[in-house]
Amino acid sequence: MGQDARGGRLVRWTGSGDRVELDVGDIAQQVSTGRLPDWRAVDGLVRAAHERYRTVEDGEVADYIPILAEADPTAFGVAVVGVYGGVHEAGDAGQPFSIQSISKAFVFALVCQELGHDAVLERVGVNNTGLPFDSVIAIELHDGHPQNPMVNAGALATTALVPGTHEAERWAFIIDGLSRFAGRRLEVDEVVYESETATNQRNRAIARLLQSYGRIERESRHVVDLYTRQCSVLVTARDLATMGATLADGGTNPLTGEQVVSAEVARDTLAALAASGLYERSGEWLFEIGLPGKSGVSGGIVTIAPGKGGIGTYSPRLDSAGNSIRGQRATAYLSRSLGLNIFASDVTRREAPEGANG
Ligand SMILES: NC(=O)CC[C@H](N)C(=O)O
Repeated sequence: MGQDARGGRLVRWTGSGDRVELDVGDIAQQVSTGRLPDWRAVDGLVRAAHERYRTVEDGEVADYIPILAEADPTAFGVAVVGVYGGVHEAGDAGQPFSIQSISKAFVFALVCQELGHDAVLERVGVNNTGLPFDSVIAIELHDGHPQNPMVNAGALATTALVPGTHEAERWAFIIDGLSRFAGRRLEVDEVVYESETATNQRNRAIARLLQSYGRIERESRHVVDLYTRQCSVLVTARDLATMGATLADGGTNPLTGEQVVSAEVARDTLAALAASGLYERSGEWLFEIGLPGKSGVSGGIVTIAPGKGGIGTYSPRLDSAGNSIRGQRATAYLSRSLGLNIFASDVTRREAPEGANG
């Protein structure tokens, strides 16, 4: 995908090399009616978000999965992909890292697509636990019912619903689906997978607990293995922005044109993210940023501006809930400066970006 503005036309090339011409007047019309932010300004703002927060050194790199402790704490990438297909990036936006918990959002969407809204609501739930992502207490407090798909209990319950007659088929469902969201073939980092497999006793305990309550009908160790694999898939900040843009675009990947999930599933996934995407900090996140998002312990965050685009960030230093600190700040800056907050009126949308968190 490339793009170039010539005269009144914006020329784009799709991933398959097709040339597409858009009328700049049409884009300006869409911007003025609020359907798109002013994408011409996005390149500069993405660079500014990177520049502004790249020296922030608060937070710690996750180390409960041993290999994650080896991540470069200075790495920082920011990317935005618009629903019209523009790609804007700064810093280490092309650096691969394991997707970790961010996979939960997309596997949830893929499973919803298969099983439907009601079945998933019944089996997994969509309420915030108010507790850390790997909480066992949250399960006990609710009679063994997982509360939402964005923390480990609900994510394991979701992965247990992945269709297939054997493990290889179930894995193909996940990796093919995640790849369609990213618009390119994704792969597992086997070193991350081995490292987490050797140390994921807690997830095994959560899955067994769910199994004991009859909430997981399959053999729990197979479910944990599939879940650990999905968390070990390598992505970049650019991939996350594309995956987010696909949810923003009603389930259609703006770079490949493929309908990955239905518009209804994209909508429902965003609602679940708004409630729980940043674990017990989801309320603060929504208050500051006003957009559905999902974080992972390797330092990625995906954020979705419905109807507008996706934001992907990568920076491994985390707050105590497991959310990337620079990623949160850069995303807050972009949300403010692009006027993306879904709760904003036309008056508050014009707020100065300097008001961004930090
Ligand atoms: N919050 C996360 O990113 C957790 C993902 C990690 N694979 C785990 O299950 O512990």
